[in-house]
Amino acid sequence: MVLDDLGSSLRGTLDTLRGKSRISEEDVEEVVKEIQRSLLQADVDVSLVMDLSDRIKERSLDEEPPKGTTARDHVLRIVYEELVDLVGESTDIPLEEQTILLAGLQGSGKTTSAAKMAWWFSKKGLRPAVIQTDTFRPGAYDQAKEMCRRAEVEFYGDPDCDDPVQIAREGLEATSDAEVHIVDTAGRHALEDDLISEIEEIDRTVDPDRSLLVLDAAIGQGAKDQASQFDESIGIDGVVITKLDGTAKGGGALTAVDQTDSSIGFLGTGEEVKDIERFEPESFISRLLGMGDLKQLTERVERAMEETGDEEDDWDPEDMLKGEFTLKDMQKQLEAMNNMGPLDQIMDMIPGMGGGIKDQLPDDAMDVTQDRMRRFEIIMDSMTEKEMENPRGVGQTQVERIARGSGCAEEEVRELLQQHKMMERTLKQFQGGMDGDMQRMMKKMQGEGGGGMGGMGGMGGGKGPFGD
Ligand SMILES: Nc1nc2c(ncn2[C@@H]2O[C@H](COP(=O)(O)OP(=O)(O)OP(=O)(O)O)[C@@H](O)[C@H]2O)c(=O)[nH]1
Repeated sequence: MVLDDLGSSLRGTLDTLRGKSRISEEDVEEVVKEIQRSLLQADVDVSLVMDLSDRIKERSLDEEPPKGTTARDHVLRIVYEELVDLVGESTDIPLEEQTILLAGLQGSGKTTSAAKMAWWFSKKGLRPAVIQTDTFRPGAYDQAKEMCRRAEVEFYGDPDCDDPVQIAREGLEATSDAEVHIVDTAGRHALEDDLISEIEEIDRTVDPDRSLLVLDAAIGQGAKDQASQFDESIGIDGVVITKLDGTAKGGGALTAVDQTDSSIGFLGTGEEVKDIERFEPESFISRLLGMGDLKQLTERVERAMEETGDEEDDWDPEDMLKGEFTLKDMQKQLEAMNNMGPLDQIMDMIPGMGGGIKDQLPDDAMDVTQDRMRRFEIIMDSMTEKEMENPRGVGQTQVERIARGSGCAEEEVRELLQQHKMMERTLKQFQGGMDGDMQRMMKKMQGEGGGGMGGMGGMGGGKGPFGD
């Protein structure tokens, strides 16, 4: 994916800042060099890279890190903010009636994106229609029709007509019931005059509310010229970057966005109609840097905390950090997790918890289903305070007693103890790998809800990029 190795190489460089509270000019140089290397390799325009690195350098040295922030945190935050700034805001796509015109070179992914976007709008509750005006490429009609069938959205095209402008006009009339019209246009191998004049005519006919340029992520510096020319002829409001699921570099597309002063609206991440994402700058860069999706995570945790409420008690998440992970902690975690949604998704959003670490966890760690949780809770209700505090001390006689008391099988009691051990082990790996944001987030949760840390500590592992 775009700039793929930026995250890992940058993390490596940032590791050299471990333990430092002040940052030197040489430190910043190193970090900046790494960023430059990755961005240039990913085909981002040189002058953009230089501007960005100058800003990172300047800010890292001039700005006073907030109290309690490590040098590493400080620099990472600036890098993050500057990268978010580089990719810019997401194109405004209001959920209302509108006409969208798609432009782009042949094979960039216009037809696929038209169907995907229509699917996306339909999921947002709007009624979309795709109008296919590509009379240039044989097969475009059938492809669009098939994709729209799969997306379960309305489609208009006319394989017997060779006038794209006429198709566009008739298409708008024929689909007048639709709320969102997506007009797909023909591409060419290269920018040619007849392509430009054709799209200008279609533009005048459909009078779109926004025109989006579809760019293949693999496009390099050529993106710049393309973007400028389409921008001059029909005005580009936003960009759709396709094929981000491949090995593409994507930097060219970023450059084009900057060049046309436009923004990114959607990302294409596969060949199926559902493989589309609305572009969210913060999430995009967080993932890029391997930081997990901090923003989404924080929001979700906060929501979960509100739902969990602050009924009790003397439970202290900080104790967990000190290594005392009791069954009470586990109970709290299970509750919070329950409120947060599927564990897999949560783990994807936790800094440093991307695929690798998650894959290393035993399958069982992910498999705390609601049903199992309920059984666990019933079992815990039959345990004494002392057993809850020190589950490792629970022997066979106690297992038998707890099983009898809770009406569960002995096997289930042992399963609970096993699950606790596993979570405790995972937590141990996690210790020390948490600093800055994570700790602050935990403190915040502790202060606001007292309710739990949303399953994070127990399931965490490895070092997030904020970890010192
Ligand atoms: N892997 C992957 N493939 C994609 C994506 N978007 C489009 N494709 C593929 O790219 C190829 C070209 O896509 P089209 O949608 O036909 O491109 P187009 O711009 O409409 O092409 P013309 O009509 O010839 O101008 C097709 O094989 C698509 O399946 C994507 O996000 N990921």
